[in-house]
This record gives sequence, C-alpha cells and structure tokens, in this order.
Amino acid sequence: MPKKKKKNQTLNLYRYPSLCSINPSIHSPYFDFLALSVSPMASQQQLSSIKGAKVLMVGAGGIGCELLKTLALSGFEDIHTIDMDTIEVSNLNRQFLFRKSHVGQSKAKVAREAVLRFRPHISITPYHANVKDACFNVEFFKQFNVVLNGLDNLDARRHVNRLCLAADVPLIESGTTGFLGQVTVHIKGKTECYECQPKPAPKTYPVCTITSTPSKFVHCIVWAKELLFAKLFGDKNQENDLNVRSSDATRQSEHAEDVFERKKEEDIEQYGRRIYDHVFGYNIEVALSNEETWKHRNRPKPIYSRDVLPVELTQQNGNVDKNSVADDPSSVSAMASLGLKNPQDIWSLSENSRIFFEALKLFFVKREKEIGNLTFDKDDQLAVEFVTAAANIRAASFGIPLHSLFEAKGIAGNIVHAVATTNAIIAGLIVIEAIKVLQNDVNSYRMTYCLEHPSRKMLLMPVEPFEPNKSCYVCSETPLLLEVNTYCSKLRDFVEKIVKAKLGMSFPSIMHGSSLLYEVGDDLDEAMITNYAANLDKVLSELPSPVTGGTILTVDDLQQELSCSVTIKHREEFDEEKEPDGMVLSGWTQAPAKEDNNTSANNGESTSNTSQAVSLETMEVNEIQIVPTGAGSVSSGTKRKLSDMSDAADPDHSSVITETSSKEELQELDDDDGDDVVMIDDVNSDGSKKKRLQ
Ligand SMILES: Nc1ncnc2c1ncn2[C@@H]1O[C@H](COP(=O)(O)OP(=O)(O)OP(=O)(O)O)[C@@H](O)[C@H]1O
Ligand SMILES: [Zn+2]
Repeated sequence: MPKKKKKNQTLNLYRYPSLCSINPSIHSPYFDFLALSVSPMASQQQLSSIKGAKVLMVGAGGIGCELLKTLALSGFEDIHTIDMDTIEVSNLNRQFLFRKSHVGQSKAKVAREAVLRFRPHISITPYHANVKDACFNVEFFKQFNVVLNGLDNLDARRHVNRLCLAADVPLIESGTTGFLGQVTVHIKGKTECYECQPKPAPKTYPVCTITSTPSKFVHCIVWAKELLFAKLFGDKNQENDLNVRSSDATRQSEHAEDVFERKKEEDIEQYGRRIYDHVFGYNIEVALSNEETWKHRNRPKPIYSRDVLPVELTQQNGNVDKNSVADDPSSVSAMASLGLKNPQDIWSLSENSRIFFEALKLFFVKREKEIGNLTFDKDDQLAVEFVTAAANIRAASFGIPLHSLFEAKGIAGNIVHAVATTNAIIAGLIVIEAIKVLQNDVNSYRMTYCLEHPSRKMLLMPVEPFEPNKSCYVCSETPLLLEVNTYCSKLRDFVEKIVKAKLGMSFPSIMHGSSLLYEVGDDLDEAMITNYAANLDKVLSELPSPVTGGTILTVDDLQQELSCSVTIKHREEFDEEKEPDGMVLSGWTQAPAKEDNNTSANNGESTSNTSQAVSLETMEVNEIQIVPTGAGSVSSGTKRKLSDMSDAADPDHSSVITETSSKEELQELDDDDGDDVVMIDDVNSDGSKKKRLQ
C-alpha cells in the first residue's frame, strides 16, 4: 500500500521564540534550525516577559556562547553569566564568540563584549568565577527569574540545582555529547529536580583486568594513564597497583619496589630501558608464570627493548633540540623530535617504543620540575604521546590492535567530539523553555532530547516533565541509610567518600544530635579547626559523640542550604570488589555504571589479589542522562496527542492515543499521519511509576 504523504512535523514547541529580531548577518547553525521550525512573531505578552526578565547563564562554553547570542537576539536585556575558564585554542572551532586573539582571556567577559557589539543596548554582567564560590549564594540566585545551565560537569550541575531549589528559582538544564543533546526544565515542587533521576556513574574497570588481563585497547589506555604515567610522573606517595600482578612471586619483592626510582648513576636512556623492560618484559614473564590465568585466554608476549630497538638507536633517538629550552613546556613533543607528523597514523611497535623513550626523556629534560605532581591531562601533548606509546606497546604484548595517537587521545580523555550544530539547537531549545517558564506556562514545559538518528522522522523528541521524585534526598528530604563498619571507618572516609563524593556537598557540616562533629567554613577559630582535624582521623565509634548502629547524623551544606539525615547501620564486612568504598549509601539516586561484558567475564576468573576499580574518567562530558536514542530503546512508549496530556494543547494536534510495547509497533505508528510526539514512560528508581506533570 502506498504510504500516505506526511504532514510537516513541526512541534508546537516552536511557537514560542520571539526571534523576530534576529540579525541575519550573523550566521550560525541555529538560524538554519530556526528557519525550519519557528513561527515568525512572538506575542506582546512574550516580549514583555522577555524584556523584564533577569536571567543567569552558567557556563559560557560550547552551549553558553550559542545561548548568550540567542538570548540577546531574542530580546533578553538583563543577562548575567558565570564561567570560571579562560579561552583555549581548542574552543575556537565552536565557541564562535571567541577569536584567536582572545585566547587566555575570560570566557564570560569576552562573550559579553562579543554580544554587546551587535546588541549594545542590553546589560550583560560577566563573572569570571566558579559558580561554587561562596559569593554565589542563595541570595545571589534569588535575584533571577530563571537560571540556564550550559555546564560540562556533574559537580557544578548538582550545585546549581541545589541553589535553585533553595532560592526557588526555575532551572533549565542542558547538555550535549556529539550529536546527542537534551534540555530539561526543573521547577521546585512541580517537576523533577536535576537530581531526582539516577545519574550514570563513571565507567570503572576492575584493577585485575587493567593490571593483568587486558582484552581491549581501553584497558591498555587505563593502565598507561592511571598506573604507569601516575607512577612515573605523579605523586610518588599515592597508592598504585602497578606492582601488583597476578603472581604472588613478585609481591613486595625489592625488584618491584625500586624499579620506578631513577638511580643516581643512571642516565636517562638506561632508566628508560629499565622501566620498559620491567613493565613490558619482566612483569609479563611473571604474569605468564601463573598458568591458571591463561587457561582460557591468549598468552601475552613479553617485550624487551633490545628486541625492538637496538641500543644504538635509542641513543640517537629524537632530536631534543627541536624542542628548544625556551619553549613553553606544554608544547614539548616527542613526535616533533622524532619527525612523526600525522596523529592519525598508527605507529609500529618500534615507533611506539621510540616515542616511549623520547617522551620519557623529554619529561626529565624539559619538564623535570613537574615530575611528582603530574596527573594525566588530555590537553598535555607529551602526556598523550607517552600514554599512547605505552598503551600500544602493552596492546602489542597482549595481541590487541594498536591505535593512533588521535584515537588514543579520544579514549584517554573520554572525548566525544563536540558538534557545533547540536549546541546551537540545544541553546535554541533552552530559550524556548525559558520563555515558557517566564510566562508560567506550566502545561507546555517539555524536556527535549536531540537524537542522533531521526525517530518517527523527528530529531527532537519532546517529553513532558515528571513530578518530583518523592524519594529524592535533594528535593524531597528523604532520609538516607549508610551501611558502614563503625569500628574501622574514619570520619574522614565518611566526609570524602560519602558527603563530598556522593552527596556532592562543598561546605559540609556533620551533626550528631547537638554535637557538631565536623564543619567547613572561613570563620572557624583555631581550636575548632584543630578539633575537627582530630575528629577526621578518628573511627566513627570513637568520636566524642560516638557514631554507631542506629545513630542519625544530620549532614548540611550551608551554601547549598541542603540538609540530609543519614541513619547509620553497622556492618562488619564489605565486598572489596563491589563495595570498594567500604560503605554503602542507599536512598540516593546514582545509577550503577554500565557493565562491560568482556571485562566482567575476565574479572571473575582473575587471580589478582587487588580489588579496587580503576576509573576511566578524566573529562566529564556534558552528560546525557536519559537518552531515548530512537524508538528501539523505548520499552514502553505511549503515543498520544499533547491535547490529551495537557490543557495547553496545540490545536494542530489530532487525537491519537495508542499504547505500544515494541519497536515494531512504534514503527507501525510511524506511518500514522499527524504531528504526534512519542511519550516515554519511565519508572522511579524505587520501582514506582513516575507521574507526569499535569
Ligand atoms: N563550576 C563551574 N563554574 C563556572 N563555570 C564552569 C564550572 N564548571 C564548568 N564551567 C564552564 O562550563 C563551560 C562548559 O563548556 P564546554 O562544555 O564547551 O567546555 P569547554 O571547557 O569550553 O570545552 P572542552 O571541554 O571541549 O575543552 C566551560 O566554559 C567551563 O568553564
Ligand atoms: Zn529531586
């Protein structure tokens, strides 16, 4: 049967922007997008709510640049913007308000100047600062009608969420990752807060996979970056599992302990060869001696430097002078010394080995002062070169395909290349939601997902917001439960692993009844500081006001005006592999990290005696939380008209309500006529059905 011709799928979302004042001489993908989807004129009412609004924009990066421009062109006249960063060369491809001459300057300030050039009459107030700074307190947030986030990390997003809740200011949250993007609306008491939904945890790998049985290139990257790089150039006092291998034979051996220290009489070539032979040769021999490990796996091959690179060659290796001493240390490059130009080339084992030696040498010759303090940074060329080479040599040993520096950098930095158009679309959607919020058009609020592939011929998927999650400890004050060994765990563990890492508090205070066990602040006197420092080193049960099973602690963050009640449950034992913190917090909303099948299979068989997990997380991307990447991923979709869902229905929508349960059914529905939207059903983390905002 021939398919019926489709109607244009414009959504009623786009009746909102007041973009009659766009300056067409400024080109951005956003305008292309608008040209397709926006109705021409905003109403007087919309214009007056825009004009009278005072908005705060947090983040002036990829999304922020687009957003500031779009706000200005949409008629907003009082915009405040906070960004803690300065402009980098790598920002220029998409953060179009910035030019090469601006590199090194404040993003917030330069963005303001750029926008004032085409909207000179409006007020833009820039803050070159961290949004977590104490000056951005609840009082500061209260002055705004709406807050718009264009951030790139969970920590800052959670902080802004809490301040918006405390100040009772609507928050529009956003994020992009490559072609994917999302805009969500958070209104206290009406919709979910940013933290009502579980957030995916950073991906972690069991240490045994990383140290003993890698099966993917990413395992080699994690090893090179988190273990080898950290051991050679990072803080020497930090615990590191590099010496712990699958064989007991080498545990605690002198050989293993001394190997990373450069000996006095040793020149840099000798040192490099010793490290190389130890980690790629000797360690592999030791691992091979444990037959059990290799029963069901491919045996790795030890690699020694003399076999790959004759001694004469390392001595002639590279031309350090190509990196002149006056050079900026951050531009020192082993590739440059060796004349390797294309980062997309896959180097041979011998080339990787030459890069390994050269990068090591350059660190010692050109960047010696930094040794001992370095952590891997994806923007540090020499670090990326070293990590790529080391990961490739390890990959060669384990029969894993080698990768180019470009690919290795992407994996090591968790990089998903930013797409300017996605940022532009998302910025447009933020403004659309902001206008609805300013008009208090509650029934029209939408969370909108920008998809990579069209679903039902739509790249944008609007979803009605959900009601607040009643078990969210941030917006619903639900008590939390902490299982912990109160005789072993110290207050410091609780503060670092739970209060800061899990609860995301910046200025915490911890009370047991009326007794204050810990607090942070500028106004503490000496005696208090000493007292709290002493408490941090005490186990919970030995605190001045002992914390044992049944204790209820009140944990507050003064800046975020967040208060949580944590009930303590004493537990003796923890599974080191699954519960590496030695404590388990329940009643909070972090989703477990996605399982890596390959890794977990190896993990079970591993003979390693280590138990922690190594995280591949240097860059927090603009994380996408719920990504309905097409109908296939929607387990239970309900297709219905907006008019059936809310009073503010777009009259263009005709009535269709159909429950679907499979991908096929959804595709069937795709043949229907009409401007439908797919509604996605979801459940709360506690299993209860979530309620949509009515
Ligand atoms: N706590 C914070 N306070 C203020 N600004 C922040 C905070 N955290 C992140 N930002 C800003 O949010 C912006 C996010 O923009 P974007 O995602 O484009 O990142 P970027 O750093 O510009 O680019 P890339 O990470 O790709 O190099 C950045 O400009 C960053 O400085
Ligand atoms: Zn919440």
